[in-house]
Amino acid sequence: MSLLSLQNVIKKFGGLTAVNDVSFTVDEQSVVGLIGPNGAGKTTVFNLITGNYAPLSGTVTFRGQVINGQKPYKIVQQGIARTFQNIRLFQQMSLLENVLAGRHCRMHAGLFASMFCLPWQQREEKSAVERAMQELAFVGLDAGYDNEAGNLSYGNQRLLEIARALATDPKLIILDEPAGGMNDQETAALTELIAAIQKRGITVLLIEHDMNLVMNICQKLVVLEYGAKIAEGTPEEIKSNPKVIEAYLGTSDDE
Ligand SMILES: Nc1ncnc2c1ncn2[C@@H]1O[C@H](COP(=O)(O)OP(=O)(O)OP(=O)(O)O)[C@@H](O)[C@H]1O
Repeated sequence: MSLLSLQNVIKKFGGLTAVNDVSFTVDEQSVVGLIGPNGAGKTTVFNLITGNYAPLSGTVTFRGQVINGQKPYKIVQQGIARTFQNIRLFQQMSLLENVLAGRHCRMHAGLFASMFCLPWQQREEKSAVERAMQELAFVGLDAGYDNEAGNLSYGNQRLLEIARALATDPKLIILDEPAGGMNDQETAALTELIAAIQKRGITVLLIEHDMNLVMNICQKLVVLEYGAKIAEGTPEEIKSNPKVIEAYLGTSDDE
């Protein structure tokens, strides 16, 4: 059954059609890759799913509900979390505080409860810290939980973003170029981490330029070019699709 579905989605920036009548589905507990050359519209599609943009037309359906037009925080509450191509962490805050920031969308305490340190609020805070530490351990960053996020390597900052997204309790996690800036060893570890996320029952949608990673981990690929979907299928099907070869290499002709 599909968890997420885009139907005929269009997004324009002035005269530029960044996403042109795109439709695809993401099955529950699958890993799906959205690929395509630079400027193909991949990040714009992500922004349409997460509520950062509203489509000009078309629908985005998540767990049977149309979600387009809703505010990003509402979409997070419904179970979609994301990471960003340009890392967006609180650089001066600790690793733990960054992950706790993700957890806050699941907490109930308001100003009143916090000011008066009500017992249920303290319990909620304690369990949020425990959960944040679990997510840090899951991505392998728990040892340095008190360090400043800004001191982490680029690759580890990407892992911290994943931990923060996981702390929101997502059904779907959307990763925008998770291997960007990672070395081969870090990318191999990321591949295992994505498999572990899937094992937890969380569906993964990712944009990635590292074709090895995409081919290894994804059950389905959706290919965009100039805002339009040009192909969809298993990694094997996509590898040998002439339209895809042409989009990436400029020609499908071997000669
Ligand atoms: N906020 C914006 N305002 C105007 N044009 C935009 C905006 N965001 C994206 N675009 C344009 O829309 C097109 C699609 O951009 P998008 O970032 O979605 O592509 P992409 O496939 O994610 O590219 P990359 O792989 O380089 O990140 C590009 O031509 C881009 O310049």
